[in-house]
Amino acid sequence: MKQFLNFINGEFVATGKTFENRNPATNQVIGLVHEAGQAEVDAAVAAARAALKGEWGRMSVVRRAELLHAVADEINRRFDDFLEAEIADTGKPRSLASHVDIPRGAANFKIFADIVKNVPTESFQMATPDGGTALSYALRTPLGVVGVICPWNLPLLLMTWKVGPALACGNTVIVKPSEETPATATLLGEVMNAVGVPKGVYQVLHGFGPGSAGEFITRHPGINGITFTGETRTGEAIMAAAAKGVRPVSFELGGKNAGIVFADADFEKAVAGITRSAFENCGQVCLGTERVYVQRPIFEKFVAALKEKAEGLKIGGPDTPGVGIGPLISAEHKKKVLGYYERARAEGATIVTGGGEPQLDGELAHGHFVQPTIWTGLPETSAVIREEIFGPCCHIAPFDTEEEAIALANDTDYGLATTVWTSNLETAHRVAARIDVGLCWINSWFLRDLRTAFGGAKASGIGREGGVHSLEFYTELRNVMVKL
Ligand SMILES: NC(=O)C1=CN([C@@H]2O[C@H](COP(=O)(O)OP(=O)(O)OC[C@H]3O[C@@H](n4cnc5c(N)ncnc54)[C@H](O)[C@@H]3O)[C@@H](O)[C@H]2O)C=CC1
Ligand SMILES: O=C(O)/C=C/C=C(\O)C(=O)O
Repeated sequence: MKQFLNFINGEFVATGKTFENRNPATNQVIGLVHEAGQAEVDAAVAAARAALKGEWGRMSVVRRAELLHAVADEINRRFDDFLEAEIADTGKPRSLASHVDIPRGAANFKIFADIVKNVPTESFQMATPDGGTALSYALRTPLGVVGVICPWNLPLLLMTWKVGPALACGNTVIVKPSEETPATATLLGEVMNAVGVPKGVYQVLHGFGPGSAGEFITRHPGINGITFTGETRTGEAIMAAAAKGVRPVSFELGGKNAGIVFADADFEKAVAGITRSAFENCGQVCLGTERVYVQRPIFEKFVAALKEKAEGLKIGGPDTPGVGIGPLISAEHKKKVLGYYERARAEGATIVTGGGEPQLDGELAHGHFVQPTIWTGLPETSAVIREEIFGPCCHIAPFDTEEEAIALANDTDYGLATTVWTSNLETAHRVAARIDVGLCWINSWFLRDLRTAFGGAKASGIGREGGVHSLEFYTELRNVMVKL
């Protein structure tokens, strides 16, 4: 049986205390994960602090950037290993993992290796009261040891989105992958050793949240900052842990994102775009659209077209020919999503399509599959419309005016992303300026430029990562004032 070991100070470490890792498409056990306890967390923190004082801490930015490029190249060289690991952990379609997850894993190292070499810091010259001058300039220094707490929906992509800039800035990292998806973070340990990243710079500890590695890492006084992607309530718990020692956090949390489709939108493109934003990765994307608002003249036609698209998505395992929808991550998550399906039914929703479980054959019969689901007719107060479901589902409601669409989209505790579909540029810019979100896509969705600010407003997060914004979190700025 495959063993997923912790990666501490350049070595793979067993703890003997294991839990099962299952393939969500078949529910078969694919390996045993070695859970880290307080002793392993202490050891990792000590190694990370030692690395900061050693070769890594003294390394030039140029050499660090070279190493990170080598990491990206090695991920690409071992592309198939990462692909198989990600697919086994998540059950997602092979085409999705090979086009999105793994390439972004490599790109996340390259982009920040380049940014850190090329972004200047500020400098000011000023007159002094004695008639002379003074020069100020800023130095960037690493934050220190960064705790990286990761979710399971895009495991390699989201983990490297944090590890890439953290290492580029000269920090050391301790990664806690989700208990559901331990594989690619562990594999990355092999990559780090292969390209010569010094021991203690990148470390991986497996386990759960409360009472396990997640809590032990976030509470540890030797951790200087915490970056986290996941559920808003988990963010609250981590923030409480980080309060001790006043340690900074960067959070990308949940969403209940709106899609707004104006009657003048390119109809086919809007339908295709909302199909992706609602159903890609089986709806397990924090940027996904669970609330769709469509202008009344095209409402019925849009609902019918989205229904046809949803029903055309083939449900299956990673290698099912033509697969469009894979499984949910776990039996527990399936129960949660089906709970919302039941709730929608009980609250009197019109079920346009789906609403239950598909019947699959063979080993896939045991996988965590649900049908892509579309509802209409629920009041905006419904929990189905207010709470993040994180499944392949959306509610569609009509609107009449731009003002109404903006009010509906903003009527949520969350503020992560929105996608707006219109052929009128003035409408697009006006709406983008008034939606309370960190990310607004016009006539597109999940189109990413890694130099841009990424993150959420309201309950969807704290801070921004991406481009120079990542440098703001992963470094301390020191101002040096020189009297000339
Ligand atoms: N990107 C996103 O917005 C994501 C949202 N979710 C939402 O969260 C729900 C629950 O999924 P989970 O995987 O349980 O998300 P979660 O937020 O509980 O877990 C994410 C990570 O945080 C760790 N963690 C949990 N509690 C912690 C604590 N107190 N201290 C330190 N680390 C802790 C977990 O072990 C995991 O590595 C999903 O149903 C979905 O609605 C889940 C994954 C990603
Ligand atoms: O960084 C990206 O491109 C994607 C981020 C997606 C999430 O944060 C998520 O789904 O949790």
